[in-house]
Amino acid sequence: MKLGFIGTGNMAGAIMGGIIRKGIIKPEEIIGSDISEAGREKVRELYGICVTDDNRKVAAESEVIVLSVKPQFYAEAIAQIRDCISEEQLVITIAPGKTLSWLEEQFGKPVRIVRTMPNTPALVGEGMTAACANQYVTEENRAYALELLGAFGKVEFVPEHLIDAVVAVSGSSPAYVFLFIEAMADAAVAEGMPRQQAYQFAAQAVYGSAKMVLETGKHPAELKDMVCSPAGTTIEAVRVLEEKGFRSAVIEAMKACADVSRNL
Ligand SMILES: NC(=O)C1=CN([C@@H]2O[C@H](COP(=O)(O)OP(=O)(O)OC[C@H]3O[C@@H](n4cnc5c(N)ncnc54)[C@H](OP(=O)(O)O)[C@@H]3O)[C@@H](O)[C@H]2O)C=CC1
Ligand SMILES: O=C(O)[C@@H]1CCC=N1
Repeated sequence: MKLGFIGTGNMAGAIMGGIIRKGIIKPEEIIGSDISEAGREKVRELYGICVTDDNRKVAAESEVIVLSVKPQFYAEAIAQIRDCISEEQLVITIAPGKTLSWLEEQFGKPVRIVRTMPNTPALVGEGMTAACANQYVTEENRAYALELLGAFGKVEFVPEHLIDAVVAVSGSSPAYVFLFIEAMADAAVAEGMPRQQAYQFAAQAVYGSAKMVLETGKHPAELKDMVCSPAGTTIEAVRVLEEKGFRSAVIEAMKACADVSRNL
């Protein structure tokens, strides 16, 4: 098998979906294990990958193993598989808080590890993933990791100390963005717009705005100013958002998020 997942939940599913959609690995070359039968069946039905309840089988048979259980189950999962992992295999982790040194300690032997922080937009090929690697990872491994992680969105290697910031800014942030879209749609519904149409308008506005930041290279404040006509509608909305502490709420929320990541 080329790629194995230990844990086939939300994030593993998003990664599989993104990779299969892109066609760089065939579904029959992917295997996933999960303690939950429902979890296994879901990805088998959705993506046509091989599934098992045996984590050790996945570890023994896969060239690259993605550890995709919750951080609380990392120690248990590593204890189960560590004697099946050879020096040639590559382990990719996706959990916040689980540092390279902690992971190396759990394996208790030289293992090639790429620690990453992906996000669920991977499912639609628009993920943002940060990665860092331990000393056993070769240049070839790094290139392969970039290709694999790049199959479902953007990917960048970063210094490990930035991973907690990445958790806040891209790992968890889709949840805040979905809240924002939901709130905007609710407000549009309150103004009389049908709900499905409201989601589409709100989501497309967020998508287009993000694209402007990425493609124009302009400062977000300049792009904001371009929307705010003097004495117009937008500046009034901005005034209320500032009054309600919108930006400081986002900053405080992300600080809390990064703190949890650091202390997991
Ligand atoms: N969801 C997201 O947006 C992101 C998640 N991550 C990280 O990805 C990892 C997975 O998160 P997520 O996909 O959301 O979690 P999920 O709970 O959706 O998926 C984890 C799966 O692993 C199963 N599981 C638990 N213990 C074991 C075990 N010992 N062996 C095999 N399978 C097991 C769980 O079963 P059961 O449900 O029965 O416990 C569940 O089906 C976490 O470390 C998370 O922090 C990273 C970035 C973004
Ligand atoms: O909520 C979590 O803990 C995970 C990590 C990043 C996104 N989801």
